[in-house]
Amino acid sequence: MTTKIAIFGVGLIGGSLALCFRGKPGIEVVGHSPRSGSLEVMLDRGVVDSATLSMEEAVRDANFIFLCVPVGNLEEYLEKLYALPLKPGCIITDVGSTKASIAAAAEKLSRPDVYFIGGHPMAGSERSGVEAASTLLFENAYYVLTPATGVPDEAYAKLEELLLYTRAQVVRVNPAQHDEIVGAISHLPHIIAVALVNQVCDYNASNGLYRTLAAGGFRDITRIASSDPMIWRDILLSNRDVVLSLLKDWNDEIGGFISMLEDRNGEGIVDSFVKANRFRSELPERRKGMISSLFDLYIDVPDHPGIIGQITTELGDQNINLSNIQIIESREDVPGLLHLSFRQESAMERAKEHLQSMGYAVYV
Ligand SMILES: NC(=O)c1ccc[n+]([C@@H]2O[C@H](COP(=O)([O-])OP(=O)(O)OC[C@H]3O[C@@H](n4cnc5c(N)ncnc54)[C@H](O)[C@@H]3O)[C@@H](O)[C@H]2O)c1
Ligand SMILES: O=C(O)C(=O)C[C@]1(C(=O)O)C=C[C@@H](O)C=C1
Repeated sequence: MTTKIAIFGVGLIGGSLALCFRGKPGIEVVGHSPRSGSLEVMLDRGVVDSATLSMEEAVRDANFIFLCVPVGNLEEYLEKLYALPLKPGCIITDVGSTKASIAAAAEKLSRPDVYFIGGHPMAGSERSGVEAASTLLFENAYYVLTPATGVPDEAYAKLEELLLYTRAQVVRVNPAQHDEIVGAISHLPHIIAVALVNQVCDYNASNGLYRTLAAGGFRDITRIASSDPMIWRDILLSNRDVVLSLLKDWNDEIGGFISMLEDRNGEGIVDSFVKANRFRSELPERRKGMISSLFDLYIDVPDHPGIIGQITTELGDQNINLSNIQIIESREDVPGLLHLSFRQESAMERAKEHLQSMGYAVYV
């Protein structure tokens, strides 16, 4: 018997889910888009078995429906779906970064023959579109499902079983609590990153040295400022009340630093860093979507042809598996920085020792 999965919005998240499910025993993945150009892209990229412009065709006999469109379009899609003939027992889920509004919409629409279970994989990227989709995106990440009244445990069990293909760990969190927590650990950080980049961008307008000198610290804290503007407009507007309250607390937090500097309160500054350091070191071990997906090394390398080949061959000879490689040319007229990523910490440690023994300057 075939398990049919329909995916609406085959972008970063929808495409990554499709890649996790496609080709698994008895599974058929259908992608939907209102634009014919997008159908070609998802088929060319090989993330779906078939693709269609028709919602009706996508959901016909579907066992699972994943809504992976921007948060601002979720409710409209849910309404359209509920008006279509659906397979009895069909499970509809979404991946939206906020959960309270879609949970409320689903409760209002409720239909006895189908089940809505809100979902949110706590993994992602500043990149978007199906081109950025990856089977590994959700590995070891948490995947939130929101409890809803009237949805039987068997429906949760079926969805959880399917989600095993993502290798994520499912947790159940109430929608309102989800939005408060994710507001603090995801939405607020995105705003802070964007505000910081824009502050520096304005300084840079009168002195280009700001951009030239921007180094590791600035890059580390601002990666997420490159996230998709429309996706984030929808998320922030959907979680507006929570985010407004968090921004007020953020003002207090920054106010604390202003006071400590005005008062030359060195002890207070040290205490703040010690507190932050302690909490950060207690975060879940390098989980995807939480802190870092990979174990990274940075190496100063001379800018000459063949250097990447030389290093990858060296690591290959040592049986060290590399997961990703990238040259960062952030500085003009000086050697580049080679960025190596590993899936295992032990591989990173072995690579570090070996490259150091060859005389390279290696940074973790
Ligand atoms: N980016 C992340 O890190 C992340 C992580 C977890 C959850 N999410 C959530 O996943 C959802 C998708 O985000 P994404 O990052 O995959 O974005 P994306 O831009 O990569 O994908 C969105 C997809 O929806 C399609 N789309 C856009 N507007 C549409 C519309 N009006 N009608 C139909 N299709 C439309 C796009 O063509 C694209 O295929 C959002 O709800 C987002 O909140 C994002
Ligand atoms: O890693 C990133 O780039 C992300 O922004 C992922 C991230 C997050 O803030 O942690 C972004 C939005 C999601 O809803 C979940 C995860």
